[in-house]
Amino acid sequence: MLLALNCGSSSIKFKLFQLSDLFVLISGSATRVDVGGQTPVLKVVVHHRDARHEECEREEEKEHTEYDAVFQRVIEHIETSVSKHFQSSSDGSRPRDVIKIVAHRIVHGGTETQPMAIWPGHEQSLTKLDKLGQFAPLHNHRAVEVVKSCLQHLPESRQVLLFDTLFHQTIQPHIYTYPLTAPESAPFIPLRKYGAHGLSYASVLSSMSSYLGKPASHINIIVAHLGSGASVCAIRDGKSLDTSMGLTPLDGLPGGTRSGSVDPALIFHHTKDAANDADFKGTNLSKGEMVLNKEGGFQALSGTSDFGVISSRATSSRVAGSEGPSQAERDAAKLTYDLFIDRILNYIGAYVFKILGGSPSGSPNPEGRSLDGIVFSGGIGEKGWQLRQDLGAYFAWLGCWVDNARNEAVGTEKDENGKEKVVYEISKEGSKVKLFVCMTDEETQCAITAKELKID
Ligand SMILES: Nc1ncnc2c1ncn2[C@@H]1O[C@H](COP(=O)(O)OP(=O)(O)O)[C@@H](O)[C@H]1O
Ligand SMILES: CC(=O)OP(=O)(O)O
Ligand SMILES: [Mg+2]
Repeated sequence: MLLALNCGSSSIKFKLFQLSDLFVLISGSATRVDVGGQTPVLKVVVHHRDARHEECEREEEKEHTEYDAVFQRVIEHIETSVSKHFQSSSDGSRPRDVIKIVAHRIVHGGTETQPMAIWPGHEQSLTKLDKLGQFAPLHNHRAVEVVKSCLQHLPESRQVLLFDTLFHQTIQPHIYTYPLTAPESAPFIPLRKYGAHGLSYASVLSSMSSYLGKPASHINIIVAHLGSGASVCAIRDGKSLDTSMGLTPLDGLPGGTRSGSVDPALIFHHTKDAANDADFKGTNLSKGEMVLNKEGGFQALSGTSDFGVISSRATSSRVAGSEGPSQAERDAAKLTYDLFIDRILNYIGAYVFKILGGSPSGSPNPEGRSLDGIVFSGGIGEKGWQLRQDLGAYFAWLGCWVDNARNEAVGTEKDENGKEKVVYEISKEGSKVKLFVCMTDEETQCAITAKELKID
């Protein structure tokens, strides 16, 4: 079996696959992990070959809310489900021994240009990836701890590390360069744009290629991956042309607790001792970086990092005498909601020009490209119908309108094989530029890539 693990900033998502055909046996997630005193929720779904039998468990984790503790509970749940559903009682092996490959999503790979395999006794690369945590403070250290935990608890398995940053290797120097003199002392990695969410973009590209019936190398799309961490990517001819995250996943859009792009001078005025060291869970980080990563974003503006709550507060009208959000909460939510739309437009707007606009010589759209669509994905992009509708209103000048019925049906349909539908078109019939929602699947992307590496 192959286990894919996706350690996000607010979640641990996982899928256990049959190695031979990558059939998903168990899928699930722990959400609201390590987010501002909230109680994580664990969900495990067991899938059977006849597609009719699915089991679902939900569990509030009140006691062990730290990332490591939640991961241990995830492994225990997977083991319980494996032994209950997929192992015969005569089989003497432990459930965890049937897992032969663990494919890990690692956000920052620094200068790595290939995925990496790690096995017991060869852990030295993990030290480097852990050190890269200073460039992905909400991700790398936690993911490296999870790899170590797998090395210890799943000794029969090979660990395969897949980096988000690999997808963005096609970004050109004039786009990835920051206009500054060389740093005073040699940094750990070159200070340039690396981007993130690459496994999600690869997954969306592959799904859009199947949906549109075109090879990935002919696809031109703008993808907005909107989750606890949010970014936008311009994909031209199937390659990352530009993306909103930079040296670190802090750049670009705001997120659950991240400020996103602010004037770089701001932090020295906002946090007096910004350059001092912050004590941040195993990662070498300055106080300024800690504030921008953990004390910003939706949480800072609205008091909650849950964009579902923010959307409903922002768009609800208060009924006199009723319970529900106060006027102050609704005002804060409205500001957050409008600000998020504004920042998303900064990137979608720019990327329409970058994909369709002229070459450096000035001739307009010389290769005759067209935009295959603007695609929403990630927790907010997939579930936030209201946000998609309100964003869509800005696209009318492109000859593009959201179809409200299609938009509200997202997430409710099955495909011809009885599986959850992956791509939904949400624009009105006849729109010149199409709008889509694509259910990203970073875990399957990890599994496919790890299996292709043919590691035995
Ligand atoms: N119904 C909803 N509408 C809008 N946003 C939602 C809804 N439900 C959940 N979300 C948002 O999705 C986010 C999680 O997105 P996801 O991509 O799964 O997170 P992560 O960045 O941890 O991978 C939550 O933090 C929440 O803000
Ligand atoms: C890079 C990033 O922010 O990832 P996530 O959205 O999964 O936290
Ligand atoms: Mg994520």
